[in-house]
Amino acid sequence: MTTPSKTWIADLPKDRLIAEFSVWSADLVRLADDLARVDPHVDILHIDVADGHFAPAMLFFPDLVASVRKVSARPIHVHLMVADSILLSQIEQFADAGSDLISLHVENESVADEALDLLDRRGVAAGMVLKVDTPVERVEKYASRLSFVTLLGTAIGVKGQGLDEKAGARLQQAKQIIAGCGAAHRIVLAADGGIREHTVPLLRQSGAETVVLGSLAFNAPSLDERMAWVRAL
Ligand SMILES: O=C(CO)[C@@H](O)[C@H](O)COP(=O)(O)O
Repeated sequence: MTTPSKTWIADLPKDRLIAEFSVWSADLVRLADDLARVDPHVDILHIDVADGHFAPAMLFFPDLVASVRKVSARPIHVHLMVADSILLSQIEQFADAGSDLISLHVENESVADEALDLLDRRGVAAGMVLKVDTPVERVEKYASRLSFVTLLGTAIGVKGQGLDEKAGARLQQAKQIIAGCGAAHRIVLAADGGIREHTVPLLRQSGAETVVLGSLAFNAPSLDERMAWVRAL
């Protein structure tokens, strides 16, 4: 499969929610089939990476990204939840595997500037993610270097949780930071975690341009109906 052009972020929809599908919630035993099933609805594939230390889960690896790259032409967003000590080598490996966008954490503070420089050199779009209790203003100093800002709405690296009650206000704050950072390029605001039928309207109204869809999409009784609903919000 060919990789998306460098302008893919600017070309993402502006008049509806961008659909970012979380591979963690796919049928992992029949992954290629499940990705083919959802593909017509996918704007971005989201692949979580966790080292069991920075985040409690152990998740995904570069060879999986390279395999997904072979069966999908959709942009791949890798969300790194890894310790500072291994962040730069993980960026190299996931860039080699064909990632289009790699997000590190604002909490990776000791290596964050170096990581953003590395992503720039590698020609991979850069994103940053904030844990649910991290002050939103901590992204301000990085914002103009980013293409994506993602706010977690739940504890890091755990599926199936409810949305934190501060999520809407935090998105509004992030939206203001993005608007005021002076970047000439597009910076997409994303919500990840706690994405449920009753939370997506609030997240959308609070400024989320994309939501990371897990079980809400993969386990929908009718994916066509669920995604028509998402796109109409
Ligand atoms: O990272 C996350 C959750 O933090 C997502 O990427 C999961 O895939 C969400 O799964 P569900 O909770 O929606 O089933």
